[in-house]
Amino acid sequence: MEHRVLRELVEKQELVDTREVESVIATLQCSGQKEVNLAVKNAKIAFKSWSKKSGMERSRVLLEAARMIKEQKDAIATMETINNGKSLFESRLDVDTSWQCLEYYAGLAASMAGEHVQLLGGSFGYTRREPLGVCVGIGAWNYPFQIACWKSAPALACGNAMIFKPSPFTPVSALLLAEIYTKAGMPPGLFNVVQGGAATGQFLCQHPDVAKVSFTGSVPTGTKVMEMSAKGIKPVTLELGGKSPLIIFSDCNLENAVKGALVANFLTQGQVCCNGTRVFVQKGIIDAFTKEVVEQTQRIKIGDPLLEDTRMGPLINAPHLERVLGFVKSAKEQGATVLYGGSLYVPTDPKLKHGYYMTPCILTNCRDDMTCVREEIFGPVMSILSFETEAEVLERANASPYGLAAGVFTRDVQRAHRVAAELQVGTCYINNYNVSPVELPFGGYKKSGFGRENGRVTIEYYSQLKTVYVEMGDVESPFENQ
Ligand SMILES: NC(=O)C1=CN([C@@H]2O[C@H](COP(=O)(O)OP(=O)(O)OC[C@H]3O[C@@H](n4cnc5c(N)ncnc54)[C@H](O)[C@@H]3O)[C@@H](O)[C@H]2O)C=CC1
Ligand SMILES: C[N+](C)(C)CCCC(=O)O
Repeated sequence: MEHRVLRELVEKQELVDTREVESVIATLQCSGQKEVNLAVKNAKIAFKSWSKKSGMERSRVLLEAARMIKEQKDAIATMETINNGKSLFESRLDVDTSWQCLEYYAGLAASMAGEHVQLLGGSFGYTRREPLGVCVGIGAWNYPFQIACWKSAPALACGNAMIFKPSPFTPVSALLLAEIYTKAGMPPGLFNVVQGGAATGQFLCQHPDVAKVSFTGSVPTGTKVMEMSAKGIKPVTLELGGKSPLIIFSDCNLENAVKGALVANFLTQGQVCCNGTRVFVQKGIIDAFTKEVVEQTQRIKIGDPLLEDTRMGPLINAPHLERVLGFVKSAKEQGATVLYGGSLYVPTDPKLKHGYYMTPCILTNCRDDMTCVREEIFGPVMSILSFETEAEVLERANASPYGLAAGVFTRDVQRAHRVAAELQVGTCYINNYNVSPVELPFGGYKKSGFGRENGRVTIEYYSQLKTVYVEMGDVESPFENQ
């Protein structure tokens, strides 16, 4: 069972089943203008029949797809780990939030409805919530399967078609989703995967028959996607980067705060957009907190991500590893103390010795003006900062161009909600971090983007509202009997 999907892909997609470090796992062709045009053409045809189905009918297909994902959980998770490098343990969690997303939007598909408004003289109006048409999803490499599901499930539930482009660093797992959708009963071409990098992404954003673009990635690329979409007056959803604050007050449950700080920094080797990398700790507990954080970080098992007990695999590629290590170097140069980690890691297993591993890093003596505190590192690097008062920490936490997420650990209920209200972010976690139930909207403030994924509200980002006026009397014309 475990490698059935992998084997199928080996046959169909020239995927090479090998676990050797630095070996090629797949050779896929980039889609050019011709392939993008073809995908859009087929998506338009599929859209015609899919958009005419009732919400209940669409719901059944999504539920079947969710069931198949659940059934193939281990195979998909294995593939995701080979695709991305994150531990199998985490890939399984990602597969769970993926099928849950399909189930959630299957549940909402039949509830898409407008309203009826009574008007003067018996006339009335009503609104219809209609799909947009062919939507494009462009994904980042850190949560490849999950991103494909988080974008496609609401889009398809609303009656749209979707063309999805995964990151060229992680091209494989979105193909599994396409296969599952087709087997579950979606018309061919309704969910189409095109492969490639910037050029393919541009063809998609610029295509006149594309109605909407939902993008997950960096701020500079998000800016380009928005510019291209603006030329075609296309709505966009932008899920961009972050430099999120995690605020730990001295009245917190310290054990939970320490666990929360690790979850906020080290999932997927720290390559998570909403990570709470600026860890503000109130002066009274900073020594106890730091000691415990270092102890727990030292215990994180780094190595072969396909092993059951591994919790940290390699980073995505060599240039990115170098970039992350560069941030640690500049932090030291700017006066921060590397309390633990932050260096290249060579696993004992000889087959992994060229892997892109590093030890998770704890930086202390950080100042707000340091590069490691201002810029998104997108790696396992936690910066610990000390604070004294609530007002002070709120000002410092909000002094960032980003606004994706934040966390607050405290036992004071009023303070927790006061702080949550003041933070300029799209998601605020109280006494936890990086939990992402699909029922809750997720997205950014400020330069972290706009639009939301997950939650009921996302239906609005994948549909448009039509108003229908119905006259029950006669037309009163100002041009009559002049
Ligand atoms: N807010 C969120 O939900 C998330 C945000 N991110 C952010 O993404 C970044 C890391 O991901 P990367 O894949 O390196 O980002 P990236 O911006 O380099 O690439 C993202 C996607 O855009 C495509 N692309 C590149 N140039 C394009 C262009 N000119 N037109 C259209 N598409 C283009 C890429 O091929 C890829 O599929 C980080 O900054 C991170 O914070 C990552 C995951 C989640
Ligand atoms: C699942 N979660 C909350 C850890 C991360 C989701 C956003 C991302 O793709 O980085």
